[in-house]
Amino acid sequence: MTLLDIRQLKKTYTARIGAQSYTALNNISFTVEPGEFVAIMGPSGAGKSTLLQLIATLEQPTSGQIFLNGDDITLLSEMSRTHFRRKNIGFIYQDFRLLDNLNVRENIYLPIVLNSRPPASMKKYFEQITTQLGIADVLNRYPFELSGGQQQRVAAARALITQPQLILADEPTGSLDSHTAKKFLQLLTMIHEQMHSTILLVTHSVLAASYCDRVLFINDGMIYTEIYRGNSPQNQFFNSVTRVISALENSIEQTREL
Ligand SMILES: Nc1ncnc2c1ncn2[C@@H]1O[C@H](COP(=O)(O)OP(=O)(O)OP(=O)(O)O)[C@@H](O)[C@H]1O
Repeated sequence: MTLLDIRQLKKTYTARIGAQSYTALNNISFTVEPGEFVAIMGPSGAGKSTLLQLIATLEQPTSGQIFLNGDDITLLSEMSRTHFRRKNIGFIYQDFRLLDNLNVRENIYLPIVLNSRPPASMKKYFEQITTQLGIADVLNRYPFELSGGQQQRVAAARALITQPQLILADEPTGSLDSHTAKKFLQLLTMIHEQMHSTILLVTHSVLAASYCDRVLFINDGMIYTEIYRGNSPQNQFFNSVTRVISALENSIEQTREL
């Protein structure tokens, strides 16, 4: 069964008095199968983060539907949305968003506590993911005592601890240096392969996109095109992604010249 089914999704931000309203997403439709690792790319302002926010139910669409496992999540009430998010979505942000007054262990267990479940119920899984993510030896430290790469791995563990149906990552390597970014992408790939997680990754990085099974390109709130990796090696897929980005940039240039 298809995990995520996005149908004719539109988001218009309503303007404050005197300003114009802005359509960030314009009738987007696509599906994601369970276990897929999908990158979402496109120029700044294309609507990528808006798309993740809508899927996470952090924003409500102007029109259209989002089905997760066959249920239309745009129909959820505000209270049900919070519950839905905690149960089904793991979100990884560019700026980590760890809580400074909680240590690493407490940060990772936080979604479990918010779900009113005893942390002990996830002890085994906690040990597995913190070991796999290489943060088992920093569990008693506070976020400010960690490097950027370590903080991002803690954020990944926090997103994974509830075993969500869907992991949404918005520019997770954006604040990491290239070496740490590469290591983090290898970790995401491992999570994807070993835990069969479904991941949607918004990124400006061709390297990050080249780790994925598919890249969905968005421009002006619409789908420009999508490409599948298939069996091609990563460097070949990297070149394919680069070619689509050049074509997209050219078409934007031509539109500007008209
Ligand atoms: N809360 C908001 N109110 C009004 N306009 C918004 C709001 N959030 C986003 N927008 C506008 O919607 C458009 C899409 O924004 P979005 O953040 O989704 O783009 P993006 O593709 O993620 O960009 P970037 O790559 O720069 O992060 C932009 O023009 C942005 O200014």
